[in-house]
Amino acid sequence: MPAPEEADPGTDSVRADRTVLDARDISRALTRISHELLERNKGATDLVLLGLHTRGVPLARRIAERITAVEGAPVAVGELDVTMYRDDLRSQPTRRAHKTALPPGGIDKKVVVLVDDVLFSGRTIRAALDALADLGRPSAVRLAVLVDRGHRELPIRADHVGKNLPSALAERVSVRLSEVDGSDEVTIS
Ligand SMILES: O=P(O)(O)OC[C@H]1O[C@H](OP(=O)(O)OP(=O)(O)O)[C@H](O)[C@@H]1O
Ligand SMILES: O=c1cc[nH]c(=O)[nH]1
Repeated sequence: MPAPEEADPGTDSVRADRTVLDARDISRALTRISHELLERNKGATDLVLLGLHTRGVPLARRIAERITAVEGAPVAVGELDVTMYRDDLRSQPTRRAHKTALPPGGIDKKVVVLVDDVLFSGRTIRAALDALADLGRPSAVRLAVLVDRGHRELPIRADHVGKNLPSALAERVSVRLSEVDGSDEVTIS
């Protein structure tokens, strides 16, 4: 009989997803990122948080709530759709487009923080940078992600990371958020 901690190859293929962050872990990671952003930016002035669809949008709003609570003043937050800027449009033409909504002050001369749930190949962020270039000229663009799972295909890195999660290429990291999925959890399968 194998010891409990030993992997049983017979059950590996049917093993359920493994939870890597629960709701409290996600909350703590977002709180830390919010403080990091404030420290790096020396406050929330000229800061614009842009969430990438789908789950980057609620994450950006959660970070904005935390920053507002600390600073006592609202921070600009919006949402960015990168669908038309993707480099896989030909191979995956059926992606659903979302809306882009910038805060009233726009992004010119602002420090824009792109917010997404997972950083993997970096291609979504590449598309986001192209989308931004059509919308204005920020003074700086930074990247905050809940999970960095590695396997970059482009020279892109995150400035603020909730959790670095080494993963096999064939694995899938799934972020679930209450606003979209009914509960908060990050799993790897
Ligand atoms: O670094 P990359 O290789 O681009 O992968 C990361 C992107 O993949 C996921 O989005 P997905 O395209 O699955 O769409 P969704 O957010 O609407 O689920 C995730 O939300 C990131 O945006
Ligand atoms: O594992 C992955 C890869 C890309 N995007 C995700 O959300 N998860």
